[in-house]
Amino acid sequence: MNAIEVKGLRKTYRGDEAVRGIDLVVRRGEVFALLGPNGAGKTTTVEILEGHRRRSGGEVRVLDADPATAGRAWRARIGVVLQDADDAAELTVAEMVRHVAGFYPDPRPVAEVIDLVGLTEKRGSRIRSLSGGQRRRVDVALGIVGRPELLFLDEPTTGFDPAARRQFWELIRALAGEGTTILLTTHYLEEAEALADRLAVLSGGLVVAEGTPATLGGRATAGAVVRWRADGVTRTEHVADPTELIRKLVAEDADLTTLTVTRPTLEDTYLDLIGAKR
Ligand SMILES: Nc1ncnc2c1ncn2[C@@H]1O[C@H](COP(=O)(O)OP(=O)(O)OP(=O)(O)O)[C@@H](O)[C@H]1O
Repeated sequence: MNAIEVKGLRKTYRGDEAVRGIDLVVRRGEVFALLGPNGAGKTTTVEILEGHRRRSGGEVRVLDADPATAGRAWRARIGVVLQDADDAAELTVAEMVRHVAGFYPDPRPVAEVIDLVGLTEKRGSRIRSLSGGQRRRVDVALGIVGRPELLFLDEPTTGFDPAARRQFWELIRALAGEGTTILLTTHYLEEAEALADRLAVLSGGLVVAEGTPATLGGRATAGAVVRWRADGVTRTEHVADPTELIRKLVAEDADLTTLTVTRPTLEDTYLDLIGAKR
């Protein structure tokens, strides 16, 4: 069964088309990442799926309802982490989480949520006194407190330090392990690679590629670059499959201590897909 089905989605802002007819399917239980440069239409798409923006055209089903008309019972089944969440700065972390928990029929215990996002030491601190990354963790806490079936995360780890980002990845994996469907947008390719079962690249309001992190944009069949040193000179060959070349080098008794085999990273593939100059 699918958690999200989108057909021909369009959004126009005062005559400018920000989303120009996209199709997407996110299956239940899947972690799906939306990538794309600034202005590609990611937030617009996600906020239409959350029911926070009106679409100009196309069909949208989210948990078997149209977000434009779905009611409170539907809203209680989804969790949202907005890009620019406006927290009540005077409340403490625990007060804020408890307040939002009150909107849901079966919330997670407040202390558990605060622990999951790594803010236990800050539970009594006012939100305005937190750092940017800590506030972002509060946003994530508010998104998961209602035990959502479907969680939307718009650039969830912006401002996180590397350790916090790894901790967040573990949280996402744990939620996915419980069966939560997750749609996230991110500018961090390694985040998409670490978390996503499937991903789509948006550019100029269109889906320009879709696949798994391993296969996106023909990555799996993109070939390899083999480098090694021979007679003091670095040699480089581009090959579809490095097996034959490496056999030959072994047979020739070449010095393989410097051998490297590299394939395009997800970031290389992504930059090619969006037509960025490298
Ligand atoms: N409320 C709005 N009114 C008018 N234009 C808007 C509005 N929101 C977004 N846009 C325009 O729609 C386009 C897509 O914006 P959107 O925020 O969806 O992109 P994005 O992919 O999320 O970008 P980013 O990576 O910077 O967050 C942009 O050209 C933007 O200027």
